[in-house]
Amino acid sequence: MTVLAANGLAWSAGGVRILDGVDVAAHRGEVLGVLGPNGAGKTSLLRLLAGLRRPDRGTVTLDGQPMHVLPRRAIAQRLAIVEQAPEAHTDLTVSDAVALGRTPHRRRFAPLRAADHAAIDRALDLTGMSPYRTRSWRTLSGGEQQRTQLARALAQEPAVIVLDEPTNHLDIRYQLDVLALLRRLEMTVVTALHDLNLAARFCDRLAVLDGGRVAAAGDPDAVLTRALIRDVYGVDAVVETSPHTGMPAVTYLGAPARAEGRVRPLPPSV
Ligand SMILES: Nc1ncnc2c1ncn2[C@@H]1O[C@H](COP(=O)(O)OP(=O)(O)OP(=O)(O)O)[C@@H](O)[C@H]1O
Repeated sequence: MTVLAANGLAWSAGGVRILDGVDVAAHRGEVLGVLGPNGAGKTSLLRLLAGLRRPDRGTVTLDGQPMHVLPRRAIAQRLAIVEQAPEAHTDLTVSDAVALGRTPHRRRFAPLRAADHAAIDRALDLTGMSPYRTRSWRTLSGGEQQRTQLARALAQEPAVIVLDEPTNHLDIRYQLDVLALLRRLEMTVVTALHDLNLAARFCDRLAVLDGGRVAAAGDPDAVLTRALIRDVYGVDAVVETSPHTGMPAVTYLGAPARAEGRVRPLPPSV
């Protein structure tokens, strides 16, 4: 069942058409990866999907209801967004920053209740941020700030979570942890990702944007092809099934007319 959908979205900024005729749908409980090169329109699409912007044309629906008729608070009770540039919670502790996630569920100025504390504790625990709860936000590393932002969104207890490159500041261990966590959650997840291998491994379905349009959408096996990677990213790559994970694994061979990485001569047995 479709939870969050974009239908025929068009959006322009500065007189330039950024998104054009975009259809995407996230089904209940799945992880939908949004891929595409720099400037393809991923962030713009996610902000429209989260109701932070109104499209020029087309509609976004949340549980079948047009987003633009829903009050902000009603949206925030059901949908959380983790944006790429973390908001600066300069004077807050980690715990206070995560508590902001409870705002849509509380009356103004009401003290935190047991259910709020339980949601905050759970979110800190899931993101590995419990040991940092009394730390000041401004003393955190980029990765710790990113995990705190995720904890804030989880404390919101939404049905849908929209994330803009949630792993870009994380070391590989936390990248794997966060993506595994997103899979485990009983939530619908829409996430922009740059790493094609991680996207193939952790997403149920992918939508690839190119120049503000959907270039391909569907199962990772069907979407991540050599032709797609060449056409959309301008990179030659081979896509194989990993013998370790059974998922598509991408090896980049090179980008024409750009500096090439090192390629180690393969031993004769390979
Ligand atoms: N407010 C704006 N005014 C003018 N141009 C904008 C605005 N917002 C986005 N753009 C342009 O729209 C295009 C898509 O931007 P967007 O941030 O959605 O891409 P993206 O796929 O998220 O890119 P990246 O991978 O680099 O984060 C870019 O060319 C960007 O410069």
